[in-house]
Amino acid sequence: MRKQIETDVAIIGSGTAGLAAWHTASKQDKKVVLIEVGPLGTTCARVGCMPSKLLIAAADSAHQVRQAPGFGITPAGLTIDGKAVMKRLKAERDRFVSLVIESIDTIPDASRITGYARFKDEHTLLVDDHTEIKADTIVIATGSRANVPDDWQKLGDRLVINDDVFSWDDLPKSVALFGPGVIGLELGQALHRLGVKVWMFGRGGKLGPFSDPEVMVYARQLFEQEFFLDADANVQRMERNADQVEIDFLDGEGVTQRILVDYVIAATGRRPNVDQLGLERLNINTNDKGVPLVDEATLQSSLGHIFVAGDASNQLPLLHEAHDQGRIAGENAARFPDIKPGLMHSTLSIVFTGPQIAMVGDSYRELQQRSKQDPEFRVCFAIGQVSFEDQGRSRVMRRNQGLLRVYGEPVTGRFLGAEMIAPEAEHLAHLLAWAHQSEMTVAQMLTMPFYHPVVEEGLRTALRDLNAQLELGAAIEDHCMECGVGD
Ligand SMILES: Cc1cc2nc3c(=O)[nH]c(=O)nc-3n(C[C@H](O)[C@H](O)[C@H](O)COP(=O)(O)OP(=O)(O)OC[C@H]3O[C@@H](n4cnc5c(N)ncnc54)[C@H](O)[C@@H]3O)c2cc1C
Ligand SMILES: NC(=O)c1ccc[n+]([C@@H]2O[C@H](COP(=O)([O-])OP(=O)(O)OC[C@H]3O[C@@H](n4cnc5c(N)ncnc54)[C@H](O)[C@@H]3O)[C@@H](O)[C@H]2O)c1
Repeated sequence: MRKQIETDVAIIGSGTAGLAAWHTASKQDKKVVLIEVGPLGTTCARVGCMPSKLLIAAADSAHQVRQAPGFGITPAGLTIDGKAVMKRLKAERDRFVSLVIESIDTIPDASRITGYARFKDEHTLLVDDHTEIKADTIVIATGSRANVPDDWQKLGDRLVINDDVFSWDDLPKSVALFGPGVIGLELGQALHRLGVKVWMFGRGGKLGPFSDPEVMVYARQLFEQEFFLDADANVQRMERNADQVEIDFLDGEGVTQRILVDYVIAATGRRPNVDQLGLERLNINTNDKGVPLVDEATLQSSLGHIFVAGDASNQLPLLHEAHDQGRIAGENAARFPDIKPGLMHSTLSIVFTGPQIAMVGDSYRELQQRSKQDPEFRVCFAIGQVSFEDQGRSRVMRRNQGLLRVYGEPVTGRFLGAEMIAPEAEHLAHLLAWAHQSEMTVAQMLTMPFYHPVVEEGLRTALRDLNAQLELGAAIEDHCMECGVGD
């Protein structure tokens, strides 16, 4: 006999989006239940943002030591103790996870249901086979999972994804990493800097999150100098060989190369966890991949009482987006049918490679598409840029690699977006995102204070260039030496 529950709001998934939805909905004097199949602790803390940044922090440390001779400082030697690296990573990761679990434990037991939820009908959820929940409104916050080609399963335990990397007790000697996207670049470069031999293979030349071809090419050349990277690889064979994997691929000269690696890491993209929810039993509009379509401002699906938040919504699979979307979906599920749009932030995404990568506001691709489709949008957008190779503070720190391209709207002079690989990109990107959300013009941004000598002076150079391209300011002919040598 199944347990029967009636509730105002049911939330599927207690990750970042689901927890935000629960906290927001339950403040509205409604009965809310949260269903989680486990494990607890959120993707971000367990196998995502936090352990990846812990691995990168260790790799950065090794990188700094290798860079020291450039300053005239020669360390006695560099030893990387893989077991110690992984021990620290796991200890800190476990601490972050335990903080999340402590927070989940504040949710009353009666509101928490353990098991896998799927739709029986538009208002009824079955949790495993033990509970049936009737809910007025439902939030799907089921996250995403690694998308690995089926035929790679033949590699058995030599095939790993990010989750597995963070459970290693020691670093391997070699890996072949497929997918130089966001996860692949972060993990691959970190492993390389920690002394692991890395071969990175991509498809179609795509790299990271970039859509601006100039920034993408610049970045690709930088990474190619550091480790083996073929962003448009021709892999001919991949077979397990005892405890290793043998891979044949064509090199740049068209010659077959054979490598043996300890692991194959699949970083070939992620897919929303919506395919086993029983959505086919509902009359809900989905895209061609079966992901429910939602209004981006309210997160409401075509079935008004169902909302989708976080990675499950397949919009921007980022932590702050999952949190914001969870809050909006949770509030609207509790207020239904009196729903309202939530505050939408300007797009901001940061990749923690060295140099860092960042995307702000409208991407180059979006602007190009809009130029083609919208006659109201002035034919094209203007581009300003700066190379960090000669930028004052970046040279001081011997981190003078990078290219930043900023986009602006002709006539209005409004700042539209940026793509970059640059030193301190995480900070440059925040300044730009704040300016974008405030709908500032490039000229207004140039009236803001810039200290000296800082990396932000490079940003000022790009903005001055953009202002000139918008025909709203003078072209940059000389660097402004009387302002200091920061530009
Ligand atoms: C390696 C890696 C690094 C990342 N680094 C960053 C970063 O630096 N910065 C950043 O902004 N983002 C980063 N991200 C992305 C970020 O982690 C995600 O966008 C975010 O965690 C998504 O949160 P969520 O709530 O949508 O999903 P999740 O946290 O995955 O929560 C979904 C929950 O739903 C549960 N669930 C699923 N289906 C069911 C069901 N049918 N019934 C019951 N429960 C179910 C799952 O068990 C899970 O607990 C990274 C991701 C990865 C993989
Ligand atoms: N720092 C961060 O904020 C951060 C870090 C990690 C992940 N994330 C989030 O997670 C999302 C997913 O990241 P991801 O790296 O899994 O996806 P992605 O889409 O960024 O990268 C997947 C890559 O795999 C390549 N690929 C696909 N199939 C392939 C194959 N068979 N062989 C070789 N290459 C193949 C694709 O061309 C692409 O370059 C990101 O979009 C991001 O939102 C964010």
